[in-house]
Amino acid sequence: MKKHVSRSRVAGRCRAPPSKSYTHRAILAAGYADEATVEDPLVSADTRATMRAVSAFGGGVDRSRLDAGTLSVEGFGGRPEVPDDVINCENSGTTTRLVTAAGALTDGLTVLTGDDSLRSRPHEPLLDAIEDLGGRAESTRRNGRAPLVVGESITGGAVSMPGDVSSQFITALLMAGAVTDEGIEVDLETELKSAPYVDITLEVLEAFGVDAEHTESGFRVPGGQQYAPAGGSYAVPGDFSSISYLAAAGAVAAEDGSEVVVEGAHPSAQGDTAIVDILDRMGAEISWDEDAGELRISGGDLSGIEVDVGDTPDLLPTIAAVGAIADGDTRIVNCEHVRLKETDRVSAMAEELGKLGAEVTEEQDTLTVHGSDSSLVGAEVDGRGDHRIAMSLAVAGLVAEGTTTVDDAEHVDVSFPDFWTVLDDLGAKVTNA
Ligand SMILES: O=C(O)C1=C[C@@H](OP(=O)(O)O)[C@@H](O)[C@H](O)C1
Ligand SMILES: C=C(OP(=O)(O)O)C(=O)O
Repeated sequence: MKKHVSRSRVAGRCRAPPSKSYTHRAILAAGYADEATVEDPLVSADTRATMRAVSAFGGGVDRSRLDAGTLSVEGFGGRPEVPDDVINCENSGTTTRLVTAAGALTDGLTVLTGDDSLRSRPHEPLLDAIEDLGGRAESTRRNGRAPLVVGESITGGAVSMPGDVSSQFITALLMAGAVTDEGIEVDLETELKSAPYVDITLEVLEAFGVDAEHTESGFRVPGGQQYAPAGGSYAVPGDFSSISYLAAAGAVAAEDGSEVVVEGAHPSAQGDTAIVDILDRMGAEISWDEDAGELRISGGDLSGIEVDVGDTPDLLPTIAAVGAIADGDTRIVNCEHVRLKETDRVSAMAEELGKLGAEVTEEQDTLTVHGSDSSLVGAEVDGRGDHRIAMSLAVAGLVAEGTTTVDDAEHVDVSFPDFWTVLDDLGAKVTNA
């Protein structure tokens, strides 16, 4: 599906979708429990994959009260059953990693696969860790990529792994480790990238009554624990990666004298709350009422800055798009791990912003966008089957002269299914191609 985005102004109130990261964890944690409800979950292509996995392990997910914002999960009580069939994680790296470790708890084998993008992403450090813990974990093509086969009842222990491929490996082992006999300790061999995502995990584990902690060289979760959220339910906060597109839209295209107001922006462990500070440093008028969960953004004279995305990989496409509109250079550093996502987002943003007329320099670990406040010209750009590329290019399209056509526009369903409607409601000129 293609969407046309024409140069337009935005203003008004909108609501952040619920967090994808918290929703995945809450659904799987509810699966590890006897039962739990998840309040205000994100229902998207990726989180549906995690729901299917919980069902495949013998749990049940009841969506009948979703209109009231409630998902009821009947858990598998810490003992995932051997699935009847292959688990298709589609486009979701989080599902794949978290479910791989859960599958290693079964006393048979679990088979995981996904779409073309997912089957190109690396899982080797997690597979090696599971084998070191005495389980079986193989890539059918012996290249560390899905399809994966895992199982044979790991009981816990100590492992070491690199920290710079994906933090999701640690999340996966902490969540599964809590229900093993011995618990799991993970030592990191290299600096941890995407570290705030492990903090999100620790926050969700705590809410489900599970102890886990940082150690000097990594993380540890004691075994023999039971998942049970206080009061039987867990509420998901708004998603700051999704908020980044709305805030960026306000920064680059809010009407003079008006603003974009984003509701549902409550503080949490999300590293991507950094978008508030980043846009502020670039010169946007932005204020965050943390108690009210309200973010207000209006334009300003934007100029380029340096941003380290070691902790916040998912912000790279947004920052690159705003950087193309700001004056001067925006240097996005420490970004090599952003090449391991749904697509290589460093190259993707360099090439797609280039089609709109931006000058971009790509190095292995740095992306420099040589911005100019009025030089973008509408063109057909490729969302590359990647929700974040599509949404960021839409932000650039608000400012580019004429009309920008975003291909693969339907992929927003992965994390922000209502994205195009919300953008349209804010006054952006969005039409179906
Ligand atoms: O755990 C999570 O919810 C996520 C962790 C990050 O991935 P990596 O840890 O692989 O960088 C992030 O990019 C992804 O969108 C969501
Ligand atoms: C990389 C992402 O997610 P995942 O790793 O779950 O595919 C993302 O949402 O940007």
